[in-house]
Amino acid sequence: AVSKARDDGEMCKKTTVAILGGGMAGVAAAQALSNASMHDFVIIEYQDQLGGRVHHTDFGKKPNGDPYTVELGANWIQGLGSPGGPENPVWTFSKKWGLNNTYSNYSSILTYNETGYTDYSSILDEYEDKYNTAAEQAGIILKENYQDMTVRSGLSLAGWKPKRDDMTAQAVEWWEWDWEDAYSPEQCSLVFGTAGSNLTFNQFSDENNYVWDQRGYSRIITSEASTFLTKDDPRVHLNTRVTNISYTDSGVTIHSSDGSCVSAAYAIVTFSLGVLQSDAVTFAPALPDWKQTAIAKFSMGTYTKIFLQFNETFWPHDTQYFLYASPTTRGYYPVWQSLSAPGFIPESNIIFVTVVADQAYRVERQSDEQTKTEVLAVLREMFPNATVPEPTAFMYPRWSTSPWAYGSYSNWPAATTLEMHENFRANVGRVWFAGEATSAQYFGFLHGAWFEGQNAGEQILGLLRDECANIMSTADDCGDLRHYEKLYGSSPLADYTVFDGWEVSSFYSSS
Ligand SMILES: Cc1cc2nc3c(=O)[nH]c(=O)nc-3n(C[C@H](O)[C@H](O)[C@H](O)COP(=O)(O)OP(=O)(O)OC[C@H]3O[C@@H](n4cnc5c(N)ncnc54)[C@H](O)[C@@H]3O)c2cc1C
Repeated sequence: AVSKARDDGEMCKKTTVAILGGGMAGVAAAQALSNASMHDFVIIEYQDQLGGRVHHTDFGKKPNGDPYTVELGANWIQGLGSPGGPENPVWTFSKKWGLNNTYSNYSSILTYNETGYTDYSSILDEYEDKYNTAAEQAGIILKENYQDMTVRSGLSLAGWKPKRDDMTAQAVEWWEWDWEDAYSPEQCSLVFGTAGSNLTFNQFSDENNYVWDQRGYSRIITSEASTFLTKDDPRVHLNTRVTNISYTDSGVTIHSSDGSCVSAAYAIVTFSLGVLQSDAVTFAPALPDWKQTAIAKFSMGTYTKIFLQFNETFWPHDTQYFLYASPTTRGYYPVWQSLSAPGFIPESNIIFVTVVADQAYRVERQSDEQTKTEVLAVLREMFPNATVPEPTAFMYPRWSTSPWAYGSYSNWPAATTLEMHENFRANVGRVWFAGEATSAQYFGFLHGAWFEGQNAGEQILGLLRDECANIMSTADDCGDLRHYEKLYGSSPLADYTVFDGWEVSSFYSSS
């Protein structure tokens, strides 16, 4: 069906709900609509497939010459669920679709430095002890609405104070913190960083399963989609890059780079925080200040897996993880994972190493050859008694510059508030937002994207049917999500006195 768009008289395809982005959140939103027999929607997706940041690629060679499949994006099902307790929906889907995955055993770890194997695993226990103290403190801060602090401050108060030149402690800290959050403890909120891991690993369970399915992790997304979309469903517009979203009180018009447009009653934007921060998509009118501020407030991390295949497994066969402490640089090729370990893809001779944040940006900027030289030098330090050959395959993605993601997943810096996040999450009139980053409880995780997509779909259904479907709010304000026009710090102006260490006026005029 084609209708006349209200604004400029151009002909746009007309639909009720335009779902922008076909990752986990977009598919979840579409499913929520379909489940309620609302079939008039389109999904507009940049890439040539559904799945978004759940993204695999061919790598290396099997003995028969076919390539292996490795995951560039999401890799674990994080927090499975416990009997009688809530279950992570991603785990439910994995069981439903028979996804191949294996329990990640974080105790299956050997520790190294530049001289080779060096056992510093006792420092792992020491960190965990101190972290538990910091986590308890985070709970008190959250409950009492005290001032947030960085994870660094929280750890330090709990007695974890690694010296800058204590590289084994730095490596342990990286493995325990940066590896999950893709940011250093200095860059993370104690309250929300702790709450995030608590809500996933203490609510569901502390198990993480690593997905090595050769059909790809996105199989669960495409399989779920196939329950309500037909093959080549005309409502799915692949290879279509949205460039502009115009909205009024009566509808939303979406323009794409190929000149096509869609006019809808509602839109759900599921683009990553990185995409929203990059201005790759413009809004007309410009998003209100409260929304722009919230988009700028949160951070988009980068998590880069560097894959190597060799003609033999020269590292210990039965171990899943190898932690390397560089003598000079924190976060320099620290965590190595063997895919050759039992239960994964034995005989694959594939190992990969992960870097995040500045080290990820650094490897993104350099050539594959340079990076390969660096990682081989590290492997030769770790395994001085092995002959480390040239890899037969080598590859890594560049997430921070991928125009459909601009990073890996979101994070909360210290000193933000739930209200600020709600502003990131809230709809702007008929434009709704959903995805990993709009989840306060599960940001950074695939299940966060799922819950948020479902929620946005259900909220819009409520609006379409004039029913109060707002499961997150009270009956008084169902419909629109709450947002805050003004956000306040925790210190009212009256507090800015000498009694709070504020000795001079905050206000000087330039004249
Ligand atoms: C390296 C990495 C490792 C991760 N590891 C894990 C993990 O182990 N476990 C876990 O639970 N989570 C992990 N995650 C996070 C998880 O992948 C995300 O939370 C989830 O996939 C996000 O889904 P989404 O629908 O919110 O966003 P996306 O998957 O980003 O979906 C948004 C869609 O919008 C499309 N799009 C973007 N711009 C445009 C445009 N202009 N026009 C049209 N379409 C556009 C994109 O192509 C994409 O398909 C990881 C992510 C990365 C990148």
